[in-house]
Amino acid sequence: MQPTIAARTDTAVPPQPSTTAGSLDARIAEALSRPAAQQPQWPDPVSALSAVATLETMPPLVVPQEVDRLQSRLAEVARGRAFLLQGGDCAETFAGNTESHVRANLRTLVQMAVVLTYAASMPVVKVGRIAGQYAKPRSNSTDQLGLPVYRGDIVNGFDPVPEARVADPARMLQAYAHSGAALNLTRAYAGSGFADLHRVHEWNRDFLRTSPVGERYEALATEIDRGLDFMSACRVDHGALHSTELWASHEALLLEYERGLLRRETGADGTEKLYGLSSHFLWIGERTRQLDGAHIALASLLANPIGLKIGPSTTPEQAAEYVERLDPHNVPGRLTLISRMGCGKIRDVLPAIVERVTATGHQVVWQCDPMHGNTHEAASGYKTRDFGRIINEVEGFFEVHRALGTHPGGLHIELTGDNVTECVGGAQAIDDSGLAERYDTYCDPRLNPQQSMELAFLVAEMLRG
Ligand SMILES: O=C[C@H](O)[C@H](O)COP(=O)(O)O
Ligand SMILES: C=C(OP(=O)(O)O)C(=O)O
Ligand SMILES: [Mn+2]
Repeated sequence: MQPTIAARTDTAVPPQPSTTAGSLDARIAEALSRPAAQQPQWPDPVSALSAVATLETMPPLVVPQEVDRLQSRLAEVARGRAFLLQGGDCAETFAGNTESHVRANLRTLVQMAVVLTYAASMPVVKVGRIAGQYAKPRSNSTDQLGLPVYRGDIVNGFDPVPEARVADPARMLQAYAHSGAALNLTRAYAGSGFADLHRVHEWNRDFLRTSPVGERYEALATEIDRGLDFMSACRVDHGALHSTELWASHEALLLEYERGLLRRETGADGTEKLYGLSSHFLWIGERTRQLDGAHIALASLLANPIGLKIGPSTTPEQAAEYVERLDPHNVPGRLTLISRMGCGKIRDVLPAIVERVTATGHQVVWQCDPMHGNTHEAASGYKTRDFGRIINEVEGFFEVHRALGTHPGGLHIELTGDNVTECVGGAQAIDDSGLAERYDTYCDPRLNPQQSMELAFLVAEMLRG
């Protein structure tokens, strides 16, 4: 089923924000007038504006109160009292937005979270790359056939034919509808026993029974069994054992879409805040983090918690500047710095950045994305990632933070609950020749559920030192 919403046709050009100097409208207009990388060329810019106007009239996908609650949870992560687990597809797709796929991805996320909660003895804030992860930044603007590159379902089609690759603004409305459907299911699961602690632990037991590395983690699983038995014996039956909080996030890449879902809210103190209500948490990618570009400028105006990917070329001075711009009011957990350095570089590049940012006095969340700096092309031609290198980067992340006394606050993982063969290695020992079996991703290679759980147990060992 393809949810569709017709774009407005009554106005060719929607009303533009007024430009009173210093007003929020003026600041939004100024931010969006800056150079913006990785934006599509719409063949018909008027219909793109019309789609934005339609989005502006639609209900928001999330509400400010939810966003504020996530912000308070991330403040706890920044203070070292909680852990952030973020994960999901590299690229969500409209066709893949099915009950089974959404359910499998969320199931993997909550399974990992139970292991990490126990090992860290801390709440784990669970954030999906879900309900809006439809726009992709690309290395090249054309593919191997010379066609315009696929930029995610929100922009154009995956099929390697010229018609599919034309950027179509109506796709923004489809993305909105698909995101609403995924969020609806996510909220329903969060509150209705899907994430019941005993049930999730049983799923983890199933994983250990069938995994070649199950025995290694048996002791940890038995400790969790005992903890659960102890709570039952004490008749602990708190609602938190049966439900959970699940948050949504995506890369704030496509500026027209994000602009269409900006909303203002006046707080109890009378100040007006600007929210990006396309999702709870929005991040800026490695390819769009130009300090004077539109993405940074727009994110700096938002009340949402913001993530920023920082690759190996990031300097300590740049990092300090990002922190000043993206956390202007010095709010703990407002900014998550997501390092994605590659396993060969993290130990050299991250320490000076952490020291410089710490010296600014801002309390950020430090999160490790061990996926994007460890991508290579297999001999078979598939884009892949090696499980061992992914783990190596996470180990480097823990080593750096332990040495500096800062909190290794979280993980950012591309994963799926479907049984794909996209990353090599892990206990299943997927090799180059096995990649072809089920290589389903539309963009980057994801960990499958076995690899994701194996990573969670390995990180559990790291968390316990
Ligand atoms: O998700 C991340 C990027 O979009 C991706 O790594 C870029 O991939 P490409 O190099 O195939 O364009
Ligand atoms: C594009 C992504 O990452 P990065 O910006 O770090 O390359 C991503 O998270 O899919
Ligand atoms: Mn990716």
